[in-house]
Amino acid sequence: MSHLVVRDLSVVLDRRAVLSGVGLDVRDGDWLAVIGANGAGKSTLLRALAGVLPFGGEVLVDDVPLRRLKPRERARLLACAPQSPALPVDMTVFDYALLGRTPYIPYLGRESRHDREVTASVLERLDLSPLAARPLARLSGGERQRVVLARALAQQAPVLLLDEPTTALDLGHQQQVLELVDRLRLADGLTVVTTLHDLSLAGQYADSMMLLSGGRVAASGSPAEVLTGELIGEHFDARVRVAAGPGGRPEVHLERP
Ligand SMILES: Nc1ncnc2c1ncn2[C@@H]1O[C@H](COP(=O)(O)OP(=O)(O)OP(=O)(O)O)[C@@H](O)[C@H]1O
Repeated sequence: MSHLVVRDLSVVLDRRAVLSGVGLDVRDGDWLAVIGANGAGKSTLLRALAGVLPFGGEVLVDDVPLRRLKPRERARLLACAPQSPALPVDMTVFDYALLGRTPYIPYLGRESRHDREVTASVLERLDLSPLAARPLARLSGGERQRVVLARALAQQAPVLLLDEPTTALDLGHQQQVLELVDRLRLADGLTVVTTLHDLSLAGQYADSMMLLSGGRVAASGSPAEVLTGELIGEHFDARVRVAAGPGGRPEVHLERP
C-alpha cells in the first residue's frame, strides 16, 4: 500500500522545458490515467517518476522522497513498464520477467525458489507460460508488450507505472491486462498510474484523470470532469461526442467533421 505524491515536477530535455509545475496525488488502491496529445509529456512524466530522468520538484512515496532512495530500494516501491524498452533479444521470456525480482536478490546471490514461483505465476496470469523458454526476438509485438508488463508485475512493488500498456494488444488481451491490473489494485491496494491513448478505456478503468498539454496540467479530476467534449476538442484538436456509458462513465466517440 503506497501513497504517491508529486509536487511541482519539472523536466528539462535538450534545454527545453518538457514538463512544468506538474502535481498529482494518488492514494493506495487508486488508478490515475494520464492523457494528452502526442508530445504532451506523458512518457516523460512516467520516466521521471520511475527515476530514469533527472527532474526538479518532489516525488514522494509514503512521504519518502524518491531521490533519497538507492535504486534497489526505489525498485521495491515503484515498478515501471515503459512503452518500448530496449530488450535483450537473446534472453528468454522467463529470464527477462525474472529480472523484475532483481531488487530482492542479494548481491552476488542467486534468485530463490520464491522468485521463480512469483515469476512463473505472473507469466501464467498473462498467458505467457507456453512462451517461457522462447527468446524475446521471436515474439510478436503484443507478446513482447505483455512480457515487459510481466517483468514490472514480478517486481511486486506497491506503485505501478504503465506507459501505454495496451497499444500493441488485441481486444482480448487489452481486457485481460487491464482487468488484471484492476484486480491487483483492488486486492493488494496497488497504486496505479497509466498513460492511455484510448480515452474511453481510460475513463472505464481510472478513478481519476490528468490531462497534460504542452507539459502542463490542463485539467484533472474524475473521468466525467476531464473527458468533456470541450477539453478534448481544445487539447487534442479532435471533434468528439461524449456519451454516458455504464455506471455513468464517459465514452468518447470520434465524429467526422
Ligand atoms: N530525450 C529527449 N530529448 C529531447 N526532447 C525529448 C526527449 N524525449 C522526448 N522529448 C520531447 O519531449 C516532449 C514530450 O515527449 P513525451 O514522449 O513525454 O510525450 P508523450 O505525451 O508521451 O507523447 P506520445 O503520445 O507521442 O507518446 C516531446 O516534444 C518530445 O519531442
